[in-house]
Amino acid sequence: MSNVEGSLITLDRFLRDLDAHAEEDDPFARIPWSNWAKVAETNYSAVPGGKKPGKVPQELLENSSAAIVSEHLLSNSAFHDNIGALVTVVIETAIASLGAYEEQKNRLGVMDFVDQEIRALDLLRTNARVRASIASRYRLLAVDEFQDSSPIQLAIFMELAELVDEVIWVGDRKQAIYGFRGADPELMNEVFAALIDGTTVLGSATSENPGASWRSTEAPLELSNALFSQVFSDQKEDEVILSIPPQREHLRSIGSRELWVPNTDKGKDNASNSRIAKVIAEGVADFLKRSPQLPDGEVSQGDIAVLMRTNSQVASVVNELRARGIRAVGSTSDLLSTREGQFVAAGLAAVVDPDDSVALAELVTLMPDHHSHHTWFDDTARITDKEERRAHPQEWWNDAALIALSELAVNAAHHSSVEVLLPIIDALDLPQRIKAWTNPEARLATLDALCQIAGEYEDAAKQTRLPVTPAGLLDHLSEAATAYEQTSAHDAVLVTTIHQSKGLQWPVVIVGIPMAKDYGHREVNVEKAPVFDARHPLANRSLRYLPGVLKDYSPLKERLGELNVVRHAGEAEERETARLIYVALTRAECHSIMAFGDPTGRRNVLSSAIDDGLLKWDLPQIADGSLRAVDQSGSLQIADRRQSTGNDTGSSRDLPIRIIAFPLDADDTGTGVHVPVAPSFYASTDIPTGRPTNASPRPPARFTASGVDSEGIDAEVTILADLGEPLVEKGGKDWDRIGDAVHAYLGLPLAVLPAEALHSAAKRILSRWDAEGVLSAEMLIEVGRRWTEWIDTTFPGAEVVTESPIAWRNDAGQVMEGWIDARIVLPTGEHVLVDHKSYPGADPIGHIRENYLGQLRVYGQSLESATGRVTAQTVVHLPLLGKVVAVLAAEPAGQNSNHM
Ligand SMILES: Nc1ncnc2c1ncn2[C@@H]1O[C@H](COP(=O)(O)OP(=O)(O)OP(=O)(O)O)[C@@H](O)[C@H]1O
Repeated sequence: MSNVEGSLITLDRFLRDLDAHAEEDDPFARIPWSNWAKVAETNYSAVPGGKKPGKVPQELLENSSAAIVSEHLLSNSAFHDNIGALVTVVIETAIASLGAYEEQKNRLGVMDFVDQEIRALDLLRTNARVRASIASRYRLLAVDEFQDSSPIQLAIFMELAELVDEVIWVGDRKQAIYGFRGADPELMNEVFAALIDGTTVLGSATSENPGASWRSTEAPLELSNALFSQVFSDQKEDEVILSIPPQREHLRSIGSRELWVPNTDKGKDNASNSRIAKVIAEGVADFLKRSPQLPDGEVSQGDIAVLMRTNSQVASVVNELRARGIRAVGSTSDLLSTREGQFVAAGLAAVVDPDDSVALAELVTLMPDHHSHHTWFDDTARITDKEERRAHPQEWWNDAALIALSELAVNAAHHSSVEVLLPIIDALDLPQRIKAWTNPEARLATLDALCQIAGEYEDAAKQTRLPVTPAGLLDHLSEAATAYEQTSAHDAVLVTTIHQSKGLQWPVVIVGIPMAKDYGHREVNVEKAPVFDARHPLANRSLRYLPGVLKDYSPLKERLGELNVVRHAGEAEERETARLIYVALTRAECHSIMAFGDPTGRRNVLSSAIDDGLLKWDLPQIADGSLRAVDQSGSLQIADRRQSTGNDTGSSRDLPIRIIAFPLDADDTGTGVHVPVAPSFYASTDIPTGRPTNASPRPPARFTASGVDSEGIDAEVTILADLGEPLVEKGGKDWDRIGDAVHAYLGLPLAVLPAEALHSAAKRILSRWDAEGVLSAEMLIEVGRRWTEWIDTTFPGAEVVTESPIAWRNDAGQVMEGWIDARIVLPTGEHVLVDHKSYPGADPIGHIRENYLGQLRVYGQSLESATGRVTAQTVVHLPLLGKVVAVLAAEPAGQNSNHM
């Protein structure tokens, strides 16, 4: 009776929900399609207080409402209209977004990775100079990981291949694992075949099969040979099977292969990912205890790599390992959520802006030695006057604990980012504080990582020519440090994804082979061209979008499954999974271990992709569920898929392997293996606190030439040449932009570009710098014409090198990095140093004397030290005034020259 009542409650609630969507003129119009799917499949989930309808009501429903709805649902015209509208809106949104993205890139003058590829391909196809330059410079093209090329990359390689004498393609089609990001393994298969058959424009190729593994010893090699000769049963056996070369014969017998499983499937499919992570962590602890051997001694934690399919599996393995006291790296972590990270971030924020009261409050809370540590909140809250309360945090700066930091705050802007981070760490006494906290080594590593990120920020800023500032660093840290991936640590197990393991190898490799999961059909599909044309890689391809609606409705699933495009995508995905596991299981040098989340490997991704019967084994005898069970001489049965059809199917080959079943509740029962953590060496070192900061401020570590003062430098500045009438009358707002446009144009190889290219470049530059209001393309072209003509007549036979990067360290140890606008290299090898200035005013000589002598001297000194030769002459080109000015130092600047 209670069952009937429960079913009624559930069904009643369902009906009431339907009614809630009803509208007067059309009661069904707003009912979600998923509700109809529920009716069609009698899939009513229990509501609070109710039950899932039982057998009797189910039968009744199946023959009534379910039968009616399921008959009409998929052919319902309103359903079709809805899906049609959805497809249209998605495609139109995609087109509009791509257009907006393109516009935004153009506005910013930036390109993304694909733009680089497309433009490179375009240059290779259309630009004779580019082709000639590559043809004259390179003889050999070598392409590694060829199987992972995208169609555009392939087209680029084909163009390059035509320009060189010899091409070597290195690839392994068993290792194509980038289908998801645009590589097309099937296509590459065809290209391989076409190259070997000689049916491409490139003539014919010879192929070589390495046949030997210089990586693995016998135990791992036999495992991958036996397994993958069956997985890739459609390829010739000699393309799959590798042997040990004679040179490695002495290493043959070192190593082992193992199979690790949980001894229970408790939690069923949903818990399989957590079971596999636990199995691996238990397995590693157990493995290390058994003192396994490598050619040069015993395995240590740092010799082990664990390869997982997804990032979240990586994270759970790292957690499980760490929970067992095993050092592990691999997953991303938030450095700023650690105590030392909070210290650094708050310290930096306070240095960047000493009025940042949030940062100050954070520091006070973090520092037990700050006099306001316990009272700051109450103190602040007690103040009633708003202004007074706002000013109050400034007093916190006066505490002894923050003195060193406050000194830093005064001249932080002078320092590069790493140079500001280290003193902050010191000023906060972090090395000393950390000693008293848990896990000091790991915390030191956090500080190192933060410095590393600061260094990366600096490099990136330099490449994009953006200024490096403490505020910029703070911004960067709050992004990069929150998802930091530690890739190396002393003697730690590396946990990473299989995709990342490509091309790498480790002495011990553990591969987590997860359970297959049904993600439904692939929604976005690329339909290939019927015939691939390497010169037009994207021709005749089309997109098919199949929205993921009613994903759980089986009749729809079945119907979609009948579509060729869905079937092909599913098969392609399975083949890629097999290749992914191949990559993983060929990374081991000596010890190769497969781990599964289910005791019998039920529904693992490899078997699911190939053949449900691919892998079988007998579980070792499990006497007590809380103990690990081992079968030293277990056997892995691998289905024989190479026998000719018609023979008895189902035969298999046996491969000896050690099989271990691990209990998973080890933590609760206390039988878990715990690797003891060594006492911290760092904690017992003696680091003084409150070290005095440098009393006398040092000069900034870096400087820019344009920031160097001209005062006190004497030079003779004279008009050297008049190139023509001034092109502008006076300057204006945002003149920097005008200067940038002129510089950009003069940076082009003006002497060799045809008139048409100069014209379009001039127009593009003006529009990019928004300089069309002041300059015209004709004016820029005139600037260029006058300049090249002057060089030609004044320095016949000279070569002009534009935008030379230059770096120089002065006597005070300060580093300058910058660009020299142009060097005119005379036939004698001497240099004329050129700086373009877009000064539009009436007193060029006075302006140069006042503003640029310092900068020109630095450029002169750095050029002399880079070339080892005296600079022949220093000139300032004033393109908008139509003048060239010579600058001659009144006193020697470099060691032996009186030029700038
Ligand atoms: N001729 C050789 N003599 C000695 N060692 C070699 C030789 N060739 C390769 N090795 C070593 O064998 C290992 C594997 O080589 P390598 O990584 O080049 O192989 P690969 O074909 O790229 O492998 P995969 O494609 O599976 O990643 C490396 O440690 C390498 O140093």
